[in-house]
Amino acid sequence: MTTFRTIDNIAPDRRLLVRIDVNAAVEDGTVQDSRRFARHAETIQALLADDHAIALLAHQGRPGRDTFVSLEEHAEILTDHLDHRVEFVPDTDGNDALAAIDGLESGDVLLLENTRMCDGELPEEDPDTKAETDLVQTLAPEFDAYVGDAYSAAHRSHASIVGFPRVMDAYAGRVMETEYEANTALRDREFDGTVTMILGGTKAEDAIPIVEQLDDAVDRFCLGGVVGELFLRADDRDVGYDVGGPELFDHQWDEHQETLERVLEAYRDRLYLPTDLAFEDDRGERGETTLEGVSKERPFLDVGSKTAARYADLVAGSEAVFVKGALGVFEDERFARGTVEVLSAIAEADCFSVVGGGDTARAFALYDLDEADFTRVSIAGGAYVRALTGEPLVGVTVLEYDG
Ligand SMILES: Nc1ncnc2c1ncn2[C@@H]1O[C@H](COP(=O)(O)OP(=O)(O)OP(=O)(O)O)[C@@H](O)[C@H]1O
Ligand SMILES: O=C(O)[C@H](O)COP(=O)(O)O
Repeated sequence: MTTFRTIDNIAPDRRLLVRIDVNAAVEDGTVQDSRRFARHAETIQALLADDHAIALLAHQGRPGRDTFVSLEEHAEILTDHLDHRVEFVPDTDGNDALAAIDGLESGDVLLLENTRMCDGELPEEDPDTKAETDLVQTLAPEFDAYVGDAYSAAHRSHASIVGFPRVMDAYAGRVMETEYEANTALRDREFDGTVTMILGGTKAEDAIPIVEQLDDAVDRFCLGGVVGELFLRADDRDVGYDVGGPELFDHQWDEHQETLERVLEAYRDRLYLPTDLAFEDDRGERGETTLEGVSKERPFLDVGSKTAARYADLVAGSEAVFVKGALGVFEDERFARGTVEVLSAIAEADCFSVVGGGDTARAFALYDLDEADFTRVSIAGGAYVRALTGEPLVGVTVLEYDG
């Protein structure tokens, strides 16, 4: 059983370095608000009530992706949620950051620049190695304690997640505490009836292994999104458009081809693949095609209507449904049908239901879905599925306290 020291154990009026996860969607260059901001604002609010001086660390996107942007807009969104100024510092661990930190006073909140702009942050290495990075060595001496609140990034062994707890007092924030408890409890649930998992989104490394890992717990997997198309490719279908796009397919295919083919072969009778797909036609409207009409020459942006209806039926007959990732680019109304139809079917069904994924959770606000119709909606994606499989989260382990 994990024991954390939480922010309730910190004496008032300290200088705190707080790692949050406000990794967000970026549309037309604009950072989109999400439930992650609201949830972390609750942690910050609680820290402000204890007169702490706060510097926030967070990441956004990955180098090479168009979502890899500055955190300037994130500071504005957090300011709105908190109704308290969050000052953006366009530097993470250089002289400008140190000068801003030096001036921090009780009640101040700073947001330092994207941690993934620092050299030592990203490669996944063990916590002791990450503790040696310039980021950790430079910032740690400036603070009394570290607060780990980035539950949704706790599966990443990155410097800002695992390095600081090695060299300074570390505490779990409110998001870390509540998400950890709720998601870990899910693992121990047992169901008499059919358990269905909807697996979509863009992150193959998060989605593919869980088919094998949840072998005993899940009866059928309904696939969609980029993940579904990768499985279709493993089934010899000519899909997965990358030309000029954000490189979601070829790179992930090269990395995971063997696993995709093995999993498809071993679980074929329990994996439901899309039987039709949607695309943008010449008039800019939603077009659909069966698998006979697919080709790598065009992007497919949603599962087709027949697939959506079939998945909705499967959901309706389930005792429990777990969702990770969206079935299509739901942010565009033309390609929201798969995701929204399945989420609506879950809302209407009398089943135990959990929806995870930082991006996927946005569909609730966009399409007026009511969280109350679901058992739980997590702001975590990769960390949530790892909690389901029982795989330890390194960013949680480093906060554990035996005392
Ligand atoms: N066919 C597709 N092509 C491109 N993008 C897609 C497709 N289908 C779904 N998506 C995108 O997948 C995103 C959600 O997937 P992601 O893998 O980020 O999952 P998540 O579980 O919501 O998030 P996270 O793991 O980041 O918390 C959505 O923003 C959606 O636009
Ligand atoms: O959005 C997420 O799932 C987390 O912030 C982790 O981001 P990553 O998948 O880019 O490491």
